[in-house]
Amino acid sequence: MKIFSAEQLYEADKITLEKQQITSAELMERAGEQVFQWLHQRLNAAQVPIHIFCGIGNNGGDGLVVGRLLIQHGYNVHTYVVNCSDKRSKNFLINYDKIKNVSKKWPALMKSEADFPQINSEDIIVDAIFGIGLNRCPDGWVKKLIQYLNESNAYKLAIDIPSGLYANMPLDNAEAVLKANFTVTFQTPKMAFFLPETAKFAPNFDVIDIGLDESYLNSEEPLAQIISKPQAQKFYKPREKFTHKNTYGHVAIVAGSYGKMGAAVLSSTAAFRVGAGLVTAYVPKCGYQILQNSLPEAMVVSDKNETILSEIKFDFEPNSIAIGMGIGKDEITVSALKHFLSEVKVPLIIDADSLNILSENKKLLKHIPKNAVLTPHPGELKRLIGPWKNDYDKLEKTKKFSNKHKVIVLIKGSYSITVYGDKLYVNTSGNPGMATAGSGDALSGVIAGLLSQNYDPLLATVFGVYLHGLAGDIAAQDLGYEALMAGDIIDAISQAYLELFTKPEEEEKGQ
Ligand SMILES: NC(=O)C1=CN([C@@H]2O[C@H](COP(=O)(O)OP(=O)(O)OC[C@H]3O[C@@H](n4cnc5c(N)ncnc54)[C@H](OP(=O)(O)O)[C@@H]3O)[C@@H](O)[C@H]2O)[C@@H](O)CC1
Ligand SMILES: Nc1ncnc2c1ncn2[C@@H]1O[C@H](COP(=O)(O)OP(=O)(O)O)[C@@H](O)[C@H]1O
Ligand SMILES: [K+]
Repeated sequence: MKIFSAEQLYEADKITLEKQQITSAELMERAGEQVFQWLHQRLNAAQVPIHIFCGIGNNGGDGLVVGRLLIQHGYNVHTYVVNCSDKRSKNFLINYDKIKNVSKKWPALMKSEADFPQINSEDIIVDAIFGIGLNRCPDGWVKKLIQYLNESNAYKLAIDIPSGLYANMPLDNAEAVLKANFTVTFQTPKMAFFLPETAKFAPNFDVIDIGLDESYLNSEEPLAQIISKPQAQKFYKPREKFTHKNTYGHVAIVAGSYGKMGAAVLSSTAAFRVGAGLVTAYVPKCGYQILQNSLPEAMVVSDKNETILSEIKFDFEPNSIAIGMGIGKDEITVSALKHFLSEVKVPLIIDADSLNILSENKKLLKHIPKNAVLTPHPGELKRLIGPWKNDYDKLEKTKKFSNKHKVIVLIKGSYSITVYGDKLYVNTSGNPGMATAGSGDALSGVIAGLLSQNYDPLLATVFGVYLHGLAGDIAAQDLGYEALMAGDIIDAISQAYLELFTKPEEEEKGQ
Protein backbone atom coordinates (compact mmCIF):
# COMPACT_ATOMS: atom_id res chain seq x y z
CA MET A 1 0.00 0.00 0.00
CA LYS A 2 1.16 3.52 -0.74
CA ILE A 3 0.83 6.87 0.96
CA PHE A 4 -0.24 9.76 -1.26
CA SER A 5 -0.35 13.48 -0.58
CA ALA A 6 -3.55 15.52 -0.27
CA GLU A 7 -2.72 17.10 -3.64
CA GLN A 8 -2.42 13.69 -5.31
CA LEU A 9 -5.71 12.58 -3.76
CA TYR A 10 -7.52 15.65 -5.12
CA GLU A 11 -6.05 14.91 -8.54
CA ALA A 12 -7.08 11.24 -8.27
CA ASP A 13 -10.55 12.43 -7.31
CA LYS A 14 -10.77 14.58 -10.45
CA ILE A 15 -9.48 11.87 -12.80
CA THR A 16 -11.80 9.30 -11.24
CA LEU A 17 -14.87 11.42 -11.92
CA GLU A 18 -13.85 11.81 -15.58
CA LYS A 19 -12.89 8.18 -16.15
CA GLN A 20 -15.76 6.58 -14.27
CA GLN A 21 -18.28 9.15 -15.50
CA ILE A 22 -19.63 9.79 -12.04
CA THR A 23 -20.42 13.00 -10.21
CA SER A 24 -18.49 14.13 -7.16
CA ALA A 25 -21.70 13.68 -5.16
CA GLU A 26 -21.75 10.02 -6.22
CA LEU A 27 -18.14 9.61 -5.11
CA MET A 28 -19.03 11.20 -1.77
CA GLU A 29 -21.98 8.82 -1.44
CA ARG A 30 -19.60 5.89 -2.07
CA ALA A 31 -17.23 7.15 0.63
CA GLY A 32 -19.95 7.97 3.16
CA GLU A 33 -21.74 4.67 2.57
CA GLN A 34 -18.58 2.76 3.50
CA VAL A 35 -18.10 4.75 6.69
CA PHE A 36 -21.73 4.02 7.52
CA GLN A 37 -21.14 0.29 6.91
CA TRP A 38 -18.08 0.42 9.16
CA LEU A 39 -20.18 1.81 12.00
CA HIS A 40 -23.24 -0.33 11.27
CA GLN A 41 -21.22 -3.56 11.46
CA ARG A 42 -19.92 -2.57 14.88
CA LEU A 43 -23.03 -1.02 16.37
CA ASN A 44 -25.50 -3.56 15.12
CA ALA A 45 -28.47 -1.21 15.54
CA ALA A 46 -27.56 -0.25 19.14
CA GLN A 47 -29.37 2.90 20.22
CA VAL A 48 -26.30 4.74 21.48
CA PRO A 49 -26.46 8.49 20.76
CA ILE A 50 -24.22 9.34 17.79
CA HIS A 51 -23.13 12.99 17.52
CA ILE A 52 -21.91 13.90 14.06
CA PHE A 53 -20.00 17.19 13.76
CA CYS A 54 -19.90 18.35 10.15
CA GLY A 55 -17.76 21.15 8.73
CA ILE A 56 -18.90 23.08 5.67
CA GLY A 57 -16.60 21.42 3.12
CA ASN A 58 -16.65 17.94 1.67
CA ASN A 59 -15.54 16.31 4.90
CA GLY A 60 -18.71 17.76 6.38
CA GLY A 61 -20.55 16.41 3.33
CA ASP A 62 -19.26 12.93 4.16
CA GLY A 63 -20.55 13.38 7.71
CA LEU A 64 -23.99 14.29 6.37
CA VAL A 65 -24.08 11.16 4.17
CA VAL A 66 -23.15 8.99 7.17
CA GLY A 67 -25.77 10.75 9.29
CA ARG A 68 -28.50 10.23 6.70
CA LEU A 69 -27.74 6.52 6.28
CA LEU A 70 -27.63 6.01 10.05
CA ILE A 71 -31.01 7.76 10.44
CA GLN A 72 -32.46 5.61 7.66
CA HIS A 73 -31.31 2.53 9.58
CA GLY A 74 -32.98 3.64 12.78
CA TYR A 75 -29.98 4.95 14.71
CA ASN A 76 -30.14 7.70 17.33
CA VAL A 77 -28.36 10.49 15.46
CA HIS A 78 -27.63 14.14 16.32
CA THR A 79 -26.14 16.11 13.47
CA TYR A 80 -24.41 19.49 13.87
CA VAL A 81 -23.04 21.91 11.32
CA VAL A 82 -19.86 23.53 12.59
CA ASN A 83 -20.45 26.88 10.96
CA CYS A 84 -16.88 28.11 10.69
CA SER A 85 -17.74 30.19 7.62
CA ASP A 86 -20.75 31.05 5.48
CA LYS A 87 -19.28 29.24 2.48
CA ARG A 88 -20.49 25.72 1.73
CA SER A 89 -19.15 23.17 -0.74
CA LYS A 90 -21.54 22.01 -3.46
CA ASN A 91 -21.65 18.47 -2.14
CA PHE A 92 -22.14 19.67 1.38
CA LEU A 93 -25.27 21.51 0.21
CA ILE A 94 -26.58 18.52 -1.75
CA ASN A 95 -26.29 16.33 1.33
CA TYR A 96 -27.58 19.03 3.64
CA ASP A 97 -30.86 18.94 1.71
CA LYS A 98 -30.88 15.16 1.59
CA ILE A 99 -30.51 14.71 5.34
CA LYS A 100 -33.32 17.23 5.91
CA ASN A 101 -35.57 15.16 3.63
CA VAL A 102 -34.94 12.11 5.77
CA SER A 103 -34.95 13.55 9.27
CA LYS A 104 -37.51 16.27 8.53
CA LYS A 105 -35.38 18.84 10.35
CA TRP A 106 -32.17 20.68 9.62
CA PRO A 107 -28.99 19.72 11.46
CA ALA A 108 -28.25 21.96 14.46
CA LEU A 109 -26.23 25.01 13.42
CA MET A 110 -23.29 25.73 15.73
CA LYS A 111 -21.98 29.29 15.80
CA SER A 112 -20.33 29.65 19.18
CA GLU A 113 -19.48 27.93 22.44
CA ALA A 114 -23.06 28.41 23.57
CA ASP A 115 -24.08 25.79 20.98
CA PHE A 116 -21.85 22.99 22.29
CA PRO A 117 -24.11 20.02 23.03
CA GLN A 118 -24.02 17.79 26.09
CA ILE A 119 -22.14 14.58 25.29
CA ASN A 120 -22.09 11.60 27.62
CA SER A 121 -19.18 9.23 27.92
CA GLU A 122 -21.14 6.30 26.44
CA ASP A 123 -22.04 8.34 23.32
CA ILE A 124 -20.19 8.27 20.01
CA ILE A 125 -18.65 11.31 18.35
CA VAL A 126 -18.15 11.34 14.59
CA ASP A 127 -15.64 13.97 13.53
CA ALA A 128 -16.38 15.33 10.05
CA ILE A 129 -15.30 18.91 10.75
CA PHE A 130 -12.19 19.15 8.59
CA GLY A 131 -10.63 16.65 6.22
CA ILE A 132 -7.62 16.96 3.97
CA GLY A 133 -8.82 20.43 2.95
CA LEU A 134 -7.69 22.01 6.23
CA ASN A 135 -5.69 25.06 5.21
CA ARG A 136 -4.99 26.86 8.50
CA CYS A 137 -4.99 26.17 12.18
CA PRO A 138 -8.48 25.93 13.68
CA ASP A 139 -9.01 28.86 16.01
CA GLY A 140 -11.65 30.64 18.09
CA TRP A 141 -14.68 28.63 19.10
CA VAL A 142 -13.91 25.89 16.55
CA LYS A 143 -10.63 25.18 18.31
CA LYS A 144 -12.55 25.22 21.60
CA LEU A 145 -15.03 22.74 20.13
CA ILE A 146 -12.17 20.38 19.25
CA GLN A 147 -10.86 20.73 22.82
CA TYR A 148 -14.36 20.21 24.20
CA LEU A 149 -14.69 16.98 22.19
CA ASN A 150 -11.23 15.87 23.32
CA GLU A 151 -12.25 16.32 26.96
CA SER A 152 -15.18 13.99 26.47
CA ASN A 153 -14.67 10.29 27.13
CA ALA A 154 -17.04 9.41 24.30
CA TYR A 155 -15.59 7.21 21.56
CA LYS A 156 -14.35 9.39 18.70
CA LEU A 157 -14.41 8.25 15.11
CA ALA A 158 -12.73 10.59 12.62
CA ILE A 159 -13.72 10.60 8.97
CA ASP A 160 -10.71 10.59 6.65
CA ILE A 161 -8.38 12.38 9.10
CA PRO A 162 -8.75 13.79 12.62
CA SER A 163 -9.80 17.43 12.33
CA GLY A 164 -6.91 19.84 12.78
CA LEU A 165 -4.33 17.48 11.30
CA TYR A 166 -2.81 18.08 7.86
CA ALA A 167 -2.41 14.98 5.69
CA ASN A 168 1.23 15.67 4.91
CA MET A 169 2.32 18.90 6.54
CA PRO A 170 3.66 19.71 10.01
CA LEU A 171 1.33 20.28 12.89
CA ASP A 172 0.35 23.89 13.69
CA ASN A 173 -0.89 23.38 17.21
CA ALA A 174 -1.36 20.09 19.03
CA GLU A 175 -4.09 21.78 21.13
CA ALA A 176 -6.27 22.16 18.04
CA VAL A 177 -6.38 18.56 16.83
CA LEU A 178 -9.07 16.01 17.55
CA LYS A 179 -7.69 12.94 19.36
CA ALA A 180 -9.54 10.22 17.48
CA ASN A 181 -9.89 6.73 18.91
CA PHE A 182 -10.26 5.49 15.36
CA THR A 183 -9.98 6.99 11.91
CA VAL A 184 -11.67 5.63 8.83
CA THR A 185 -9.58 7.04 6.03
CA PHE A 186 -10.22 7.11 2.30
CA GLN A 187 -8.12 5.23 -0.26
CA THR A 188 -4.72 5.63 1.39
CA PRO A 189 -3.48 6.26 4.91
CA LYS A 190 -2.15 9.75 5.39
CA MET A 191 1.54 10.45 6.11
CA ALA A 192 0.60 12.14 9.41
CA PHE A 193 -0.58 8.76 10.77
CA PHE A 194 3.02 7.46 10.86
CA LEU A 195 5.09 10.30 12.27
CA PRO A 196 5.85 10.73 15.99
CA GLU A 197 4.45 14.28 16.31
CA THR A 198 1.12 13.46 14.69
CA ALA A 199 0.53 9.69 14.86
CA LYS A 200 -0.90 9.99 18.38
CA PHE A 201 -4.00 11.66 16.95
CA ALA A 202 -4.70 8.66 14.73
CA PRO A 203 -3.52 5.67 16.76
CA ASN A 204 -5.87 3.28 14.96
CA PHE A 205 -7.14 3.49 11.43
CA ASP A 206 -8.80 1.51 8.66
CA VAL A 207 -8.36 2.33 5.01
CA ILE A 208 -11.47 2.32 2.87
CA ASP A 209 -11.11 1.76 -0.85
CA ILE A 210 -13.39 4.28 -2.51
CA GLY A 211 -12.33 3.19 -5.99
CA LEU A 212 -10.13 6.13 -7.00
CA ASP A 213 -8.53 5.64 -10.40
CA GLU A 214 -5.95 2.88 -10.15
CA SER A 215 -3.97 3.74 -13.24
CA TYR A 216 -3.41 7.28 -11.97
CA LEU A 217 -2.36 6.08 -8.51
CA ASN A 218 -0.06 3.45 -9.98
CA SER A 219 1.63 6.02 -12.17
CA GLU A 220 2.25 8.50 -9.36
CA GLU A 221 5.33 8.52 -7.16
CA PRO A 222 3.91 8.06 -3.65
CA LEU A 223 5.11 9.96 -0.59
CA ALA A 224 6.01 6.60 0.90
CA GLN A 225 5.46 2.88 0.56
CA ILE A 226 3.95 1.01 3.49
CA ILE A 227 5.53 -2.31 4.36
CA SER A 228 3.20 -4.88 5.83
CA LYS A 229 2.65 -8.60 5.40
CA PRO A 230 1.77 -8.71 1.67
CA GLN A 231 4.95 -6.84 0.74
CA ALA A 232 7.12 -8.84 3.16
CA GLN A 233 5.84 -12.10 1.66
CA LYS A 234 7.07 -10.96 -1.73
CA PHE A 235 10.50 -10.06 -0.36
CA TYR A 236 11.16 -13.53 1.04
CA LYS A 237 13.62 -15.72 -0.89
CA PRO A 238 12.87 -19.42 -0.45
CA ARG A 239 15.71 -21.85 0.20
CA GLU A 240 16.64 -24.39 -2.41
CA LYS A 241 17.34 -28.03 -1.66
CA PHE A 242 20.91 -28.45 -2.87
CA THR A 243 22.43 -25.63 -0.89
CA HIS A 244 24.97 -25.52 1.88
CA LYS A 245 26.06 -23.10 4.54
CA ASN A 246 28.23 -21.09 2.20
CA THR A 247 25.19 -20.39 0.06
CA TYR A 248 23.79 -18.35 2.93
CA GLY A 249 26.91 -16.39 3.55
CA HIS A 250 29.29 -15.47 6.29
CA VAL A 251 28.40 -12.59 8.60
CA ALA A 252 30.95 -10.67 10.62
CA ILE A 253 29.62 -8.98 13.72
CA VAL A 254 32.08 -6.34 14.90
CA ALA A 255 30.81 -5.49 18.33
CA GLY A 256 31.28 -5.33 22.07
CA SER A 257 33.62 -3.88 24.66
CA TYR A 258 34.25 -4.65 28.33
CA GLY A 259 30.83 -4.73 29.99
CA LYS A 260 28.95 -4.59 26.68
CA MET A 261 29.66 -7.99 25.23
CA GLY A 262 25.95 -8.81 25.21
CA ALA A 263 25.58 -6.62 22.14
CA ALA A 264 27.85 -8.99 20.19
CA VAL A 265 25.99 -12.04 21.48
CA LEU A 266 22.59 -10.62 20.55
CA SER A 267 23.59 -9.48 17.05
CA SER A 268 25.37 -12.74 16.27
CA THR A 269 22.45 -14.84 17.47
CA ALA A 270 19.99 -12.78 15.42
CA ALA A 271 22.15 -13.20 12.30
CA PHE A 272 21.97 -16.99 12.75
CA ARG A 273 18.25 -17.00 13.44
CA VAL A 274 17.51 -15.06 10.30
CA GLY A 275 19.42 -17.64 8.28
CA ALA A 276 23.10 -16.70 7.89
CA GLY A 277 25.27 -19.74 7.04
CA LEU A 278 28.21 -18.72 9.21
CA VAL A 279 28.71 -16.02 11.78
CA THR A 280 31.98 -14.74 13.16
CA ALA A 281 31.97 -12.36 16.09
CA TYR A 282 34.91 -9.97 16.08
CA VAL A 283 35.31 -8.79 19.66
CA PRO A 284 37.91 -7.48 22.15
CA LYS A 285 39.86 -10.23 23.90
CA CYS A 286 37.66 -10.16 27.01
CA GLY A 287 34.73 -11.29 24.85
CA TYR A 288 36.30 -14.50 23.63
CA GLN A 289 35.05 -16.84 26.37
CA ILE A 290 31.72 -15.09 26.62
CA LEU A 291 30.95 -15.61 22.95
CA GLN A 292 32.21 -19.20 22.85
CA ASN A 293 30.13 -20.11 25.87
CA SER A 294 26.93 -18.31 25.00
CA LEU A 295 26.84 -19.01 21.26
CA PRO A 296 28.76 -22.19 20.34
CA GLU A 297 27.53 -21.99 16.74
CA ALA A 298 29.52 -18.79 16.16
CA MET A 299 33.21 -18.47 15.43
CA VAL A 300 35.09 -15.87 17.40
CA VAL A 301 38.04 -13.74 16.42
CA SER A 302 39.41 -11.54 19.13
CA ASP A 303 41.19 -8.22 18.92
CA LYS A 304 44.61 -7.99 20.55
CA ASN A 305 43.23 -5.36 22.93
CA GLU A 306 41.64 -6.75 26.09
CA THR A 307 38.69 -4.38 26.53
CA ILE A 308 38.05 -2.43 23.32
CA LEU A 309 38.49 -2.83 19.58
CA SER A 310 41.84 -1.50 18.36
CA GLU A 311 42.08 -3.02 14.89
CA ILE A 312 39.37 -4.40 12.59
CA LYS A 313 40.93 -6.95 10.29
CA PHE A 314 39.67 -10.34 9.13
CA ASP A 315 41.57 -13.36 7.90
CA PHE A 316 38.43 -14.46 6.02
CA GLU A 317 36.10 -12.76 3.57
CA PRO A 318 32.75 -12.00 5.12
CA ASN A 319 29.68 -11.53 2.91
CA SER A 320 28.31 -8.84 5.20
CA ILE A 321 29.47 -6.91 8.24
CA ALA A 322 27.54 -5.23 11.04
CA ILE A 323 29.66 -2.85 13.05
CA GLY A 324 29.30 -0.66 16.10
CA MET A 325 27.05 -2.36 18.67
CA GLY A 326 28.55 -1.69 22.09
CA ILE A 327 32.03 -0.80 20.80
CA GLY A 328 32.36 2.52 22.67
CA LYS A 329 34.10 5.62 21.33
CA ASP A 330 37.68 5.32 22.54
CA GLU A 331 40.29 7.06 20.36
CA ILE A 332 41.86 3.71 19.48
CA THR A 333 38.51 2.39 18.31
CA VAL A 334 37.89 5.59 16.30
CA SER A 335 41.12 5.13 14.38
CA ALA A 336 40.37 1.40 13.89
CA LEU A 337 36.99 2.35 12.43
CA LYS A 338 38.58 4.96 10.19
CA HIS A 339 41.01 2.46 8.77
CA PHE A 340 38.30 -0.17 8.42
CA LEU A 341 35.93 2.17 6.53
CA SER A 342 38.57 3.19 4.03
CA GLU A 343 39.13 -0.47 3.08
CA VAL A 344 35.79 -2.23 3.44
CA LYS A 345 34.09 -3.44 0.28
CA VAL A 346 31.35 -5.81 1.47
CA PRO A 347 27.73 -4.92 2.35
CA LEU A 348 27.84 -3.08 5.63
CA ILE A 349 25.57 -2.08 8.50
CA ILE A 350 26.70 0.80 10.65
CA ASP A 351 24.96 0.98 14.04
CA ALA A 352 25.15 2.43 17.53
CA ASP A 353 28.61 3.66 18.62
CA SER A 354 29.97 3.59 15.08
CA LEU A 355 27.21 6.06 14.15
CA ASN A 356 28.20 8.28 17.04
CA ILE A 357 31.84 8.09 15.99
CA LEU A 358 30.80 9.20 12.48
CA SER A 359 28.81 12.09 13.98
CA GLU A 360 31.85 13.26 15.90
CA ASN A 361 34.20 12.73 12.96
CA LYS A 362 32.18 13.89 9.96
CA LYS A 363 35.15 13.58 7.62
CA LEU A 364 34.82 9.81 7.97
CA LEU A 365 31.48 9.99 6.16
CA LYS A 366 33.20 10.14 2.79
CA HIS A 367 34.67 6.69 3.41
CA ILE A 368 31.33 4.94 3.89
CA PRO A 369 30.82 2.46 1.07
CA LYS A 370 27.88 2.92 -1.30
CA ASN A 371 24.60 1.39 -0.11
CA ALA A 372 25.83 0.89 3.44
CA VAL A 373 22.90 0.67 5.87
CA LEU A 374 22.90 3.14 8.77
CA THR A 375 20.45 2.31 11.55
CA PRO A 376 20.11 5.31 13.89
CA HIS A 377 17.45 5.77 16.53
CA PRO A 378 16.26 9.41 16.66
CA GLY A 379 19.01 10.45 19.12
CA GLU A 380 21.73 9.03 16.88
CA LEU A 381 20.09 10.55 13.81
CA LYS A 382 20.09 13.99 15.39
CA ARG A 383 23.80 13.73 16.07
CA LEU A 384 24.35 12.64 12.48
CA ILE A 385 22.22 15.14 10.51
CA GLY A 386 21.64 17.92 13.07
CA PRO A 387 18.38 19.05 14.67
CA TRP A 388 15.13 19.28 12.71
CA LYS A 389 12.15 21.62 12.93
CA ASN A 390 9.53 18.89 12.67
CA ASP A 391 9.06 15.33 11.40
CA TYR A 392 8.80 16.40 7.75
CA ASP A 393 11.99 18.44 8.03
CA LYS A 394 13.63 15.38 9.58
CA LEU A 395 12.66 13.26 6.58
CA GLU A 396 13.87 15.89 4.10
CA LYS A 397 17.21 16.20 5.90
CA THR A 398 17.59 12.43 6.01
CA LYS A 399 16.83 12.17 2.28
CA LYS A 400 19.49 14.77 1.61
CA PHE A 401 21.98 12.84 3.75
CA SER A 402 21.08 9.58 2.00
CA ASN A 403 21.49 11.16 -1.45
CA LYS A 404 24.74 12.86 -0.56
CA HIS A 405 26.45 9.84 0.96
CA LYS A 406 24.66 7.20 -1.16
CA VAL A 407 23.58 5.26 1.91
CA ILE A 408 20.39 3.72 3.26
CA VAL A 409 19.23 5.30 6.51
CA LEU A 410 16.83 3.45 8.75
CA ILE A 411 15.17 5.78 11.25
CA LYS A 412 14.21 3.43 14.07
CA GLY A 413 11.20 3.82 16.33
CA SER A 414 7.51 3.11 16.19
CA TYR A 415 6.88 2.91 12.40
CA SER A 416 10.57 2.74 11.52
CA ILE A 417 11.19 4.49 8.20
CA THR A 418 13.79 3.38 5.68
CA VAL A 419 15.13 6.30 3.66
CA TYR A 420 16.77 5.44 0.35
CA GLY A 421 17.51 8.59 -1.64
CA ASP A 422 14.13 10.26 -2.03
CA LYS A 423 12.17 7.09 -1.34
CA LEU A 424 10.57 6.25 1.98
CA TYR A 425 9.41 2.86 3.28
CA VAL A 426 7.27 2.84 6.41
CA ASN A 427 7.34 -0.30 8.52
CA THR A 428 4.13 -1.38 10.22
CA SER A 429 5.24 -4.22 12.51
CA GLY A 430 6.60 -3.83 16.05
CA ASN A 431 5.32 -2.58 19.38
CA PRO A 432 6.37 -0.53 22.42
CA GLY A 433 7.58 -3.70 24.17
CA MET A 434 10.56 -3.49 21.81
CA ALA A 435 11.75 -0.30 23.46
CA THR A 436 14.23 -2.35 25.49
CA ALA A 437 18.01 -2.67 25.62
CA GLY A 438 19.51 -4.72 22.83
CA SER A 439 16.58 -4.78 20.45
CA GLY A 440 18.53 -2.57 18.06
CA ASP A 441 21.51 -4.94 18.30
CA ALA A 442 19.17 -7.76 17.31
CA LEU A 443 18.01 -5.74 14.30
CA SER A 444 21.58 -5.18 13.08
CA GLY A 445 22.14 -8.94 13.24
CA VAL A 446 18.92 -9.55 11.31
CA ILE A 447 19.85 -7.16 8.51
CA ALA A 448 23.42 -8.53 8.36
CA GLY A 449 22.04 -12.08 8.14
CA LEU A 450 19.81 -11.12 5.22
CA LEU A 451 22.64 -9.30 3.45
CA SER A 452 24.82 -12.39 3.72
CA GLN A 453 22.03 -14.37 2.06
CA ASN A 454 22.23 -12.06 -0.91
CA TYR A 455 19.25 -9.86 -0.26
CA ASP A 456 20.15 -6.50 -1.73
CA PRO A 457 20.79 -3.78 0.89
CA LEU A 458 17.47 -1.98 0.51
CA LEU A 459 15.49 -5.23 0.59
CA ALA A 460 17.53 -6.56 3.52
CA THR A 461 16.73 -3.39 5.46
CA VAL A 462 13.05 -3.16 4.67
CA PHE A 463 12.42 -6.90 5.05
CA GLY A 464 14.69 -7.14 8.10
CA VAL A 465 12.85 -4.36 9.93
CA TYR A 466 9.52 -5.98 9.15
CA LEU A 467 10.65 -9.43 10.34
CA HIS A 468 12.23 -7.97 13.49
CA GLY A 469 9.01 -6.09 14.30
CA LEU A 470 6.88 -9.14 13.57
CA ALA A 471 9.08 -11.24 15.87
CA GLY A 472 8.56 -8.56 18.54
CA ASP A 473 4.79 -8.71 18.01
CA ILE A 474 4.79 -12.50 18.30
CA ALA A 475 6.92 -12.41 21.45
CA ALA A 476 4.64 -9.77 22.97
CA GLN A 477 1.60 -12.02 22.51
CA ASP A 478 3.04 -14.35 25.13
CA LEU A 479 4.99 -11.95 27.28
CA GLY A 480 3.19 -8.62 27.11
CA TYR A 481 5.09 -5.41 26.48
CA GLU A 482 6.83 -4.89 29.81
CA ALA A 483 8.50 -8.29 30.15
CA LEU A 484 9.71 -8.42 26.56
CA MET A 485 13.50 -8.50 26.21
CA ALA A 486 15.72 -8.39 23.13
CA GLY A 487 16.48 -12.11 23.41
CA ASP A 488 12.75 -12.82 23.15
CA ILE A 489 12.60 -10.97 19.84
CA ILE A 490 15.45 -13.11 18.53
CA ASP A 491 13.79 -16.32 19.76
CA ALA A 492 10.61 -15.36 17.91
CA ILE A 493 12.31 -14.82 14.52
CA SER A 494 11.53 -18.44 13.62
CA GLN A 495 7.82 -17.85 14.34
CA ALA A 496 7.97 -14.64 12.35
CA TYR A 497 9.16 -16.53 9.26
CA LEU A 498 6.41 -19.12 9.73
CA GLU A 499 3.77 -16.47 10.34
CA LEU A 500 4.69 -14.79 7.09
CA PHE A 501 3.12 -17.70 5.24
CA THR A 502 0.17 -18.54 7.42
CA LYS A 503 -3.20 -17.15 6.44
CA PRO A 504 -1.86 -15.30 3.42
CA GLU A 505 -3.46 -11.90 2.91
CA GLU A 506 -4.19 -10.49 -0.50
CA GLU A 507 -2.39 -7.38 -1.61
CA GLU A 508 -4.81 -4.46 -1.68
CA LYS A 509 -6.24 -3.77 -5.08
CA GLY A 510 -4.07 -1.55 -7.21
CA GLN A 511 -1.56 -0.57 -4.54
N1 LIG B 1 -10.32 13.55 -2.25
C1 LIG B 1 -11.11 12.51 -2.34
O1 LIG B 1 -10.77 11.61 -3.00
C2 LIG B 1 -12.42 12.49 -1.65
C3 LIG B 1 -12.62 13.34 -0.59
N2 LIG B 1 -13.71 13.31 0.16
C4 LIG B 1 -13.80 14.13 1.35
O2 LIG B 1 -13.48 15.47 1.08
C5 LIG B 1 -12.60 15.95 2.09
C6 LIG B 1 -11.92 17.15 1.61
O3 LIG B 1 -12.92 18.12 1.41
P1 LIG B 1 -12.64 19.65 1.13
O4 LIG B 1 -11.60 19.78 0.09
O5 LIG B 1 -13.93 20.29 0.87
O6 LIG B 1 -12.00 20.13 2.49
P2 LIG B 1 -12.48 19.97 4.02
O7 LIG B 1 -11.46 19.17 4.67
O8 LIG B 1 -13.89 19.55 4.12
O9 LIG B 1 -12.35 21.45 4.59
C7 LIG B 1 -12.31 22.56 3.75
C8 LIG B 1 -13.25 23.62 4.24
O10 LIG B 1 -12.90 23.99 5.54
C9 LIG B 1 -12.49 25.36 5.55
N3 LIG B 1 -11.32 25.45 6.40
C10 LIG B 1 -10.11 24.85 6.24
N4 LIG B 1 -9.33 25.08 7.30
C11 LIG B 1 -10.07 25.81 8.17
C12 LIG B 1 -9.85 26.33 9.47
N5 LIG B 1 -8.69 26.15 10.10
N6 LIG B 1 -10.81 27.01 10.07
C13 LIG B 1 -11.99 27.21 9.47
N7 LIG B 1 -12.28 26.74 8.25
C14 LIG B 1 -11.34 26.05 7.60
C15 LIG B 1 -12.28 25.79 4.15
O11 LIG B 1 -12.74 27.09 4.09
P3 LIG B 1 -11.97 28.32 3.41
O12 LIG B 1 -10.50 28.09 3.51
O13 LIG B 1 -12.41 28.29 1.99
O14 LIG B 1 -12.42 29.48 4.21
C16 LIG B 1 -13.17 24.82 3.38
O15 LIG B 1 -14.46 25.35 3.27
C17 LIG B 1 -11.75 14.76 2.38
O16 LIG B 1 -11.04 14.86 3.59
C18 LIG B 1 -12.81 13.68 2.41
O17 LIG B 1 -13.44 13.65 3.66
C19 LIG B 1 -14.78 12.34 -0.12
O18 LIG B 1 -16.01 12.93 0.03
C20 LIG B 1 -14.75 11.76 -1.50
C21 LIG B 1 -13.45 11.55 -2.11
N1 LIG C 1 7.47 1.91 20.47
C1 LIG C 1 8.03 1.10 19.55
N2 LIG C 1 7.28 0.53 18.58
C2 LIG C 1 7.86 -0.27 17.66
N3 LIG C 1 9.18 -0.57 17.64
C3 LIG C 1 9.96 -0.03 18.56
C4 LIG C 1 9.44 0.82 19.57
N4 LIG C 1 10.46 1.21 20.35
C5 LIG C 1 11.58 0.62 19.86
N5 LIG C 1 11.28 -0.13 18.79
C6 LIG C 1 12.24 -0.87 17.95
O1 LIG C 1 13.24 -1.45 18.77
C7 LIG C 1 14.55 -1.18 18.25
C8 LIG C 1 15.29 -0.32 19.24
O2 LIG C 1 16.56 -0.01 18.76
P1 LIG C 1 17.63 0.83 19.59
O3 LIG C 1 17.00 2.09 20.08
O4 LIG C 1 18.84 0.94 18.77
O5 LIG C 1 17.86 -0.12 20.85
P2 LIG C 1 19.22 -0.60 21.53
O6 LIG C 1 20.23 0.46 21.30
O7 LIG C 1 18.87 -0.73 22.98
O8 LIG C 1 19.56 -1.89 20.93
C9 LIG C 1 14.32 -0.51 16.88
O9 LIG C 1 14.29 -1.48 15.87
C10 LIG C 1 12.95 0.12 17.04
O10 LIG C 1 12.30 0.30 15.82
K1 LIG D 1 -12.35 14.75 10.07
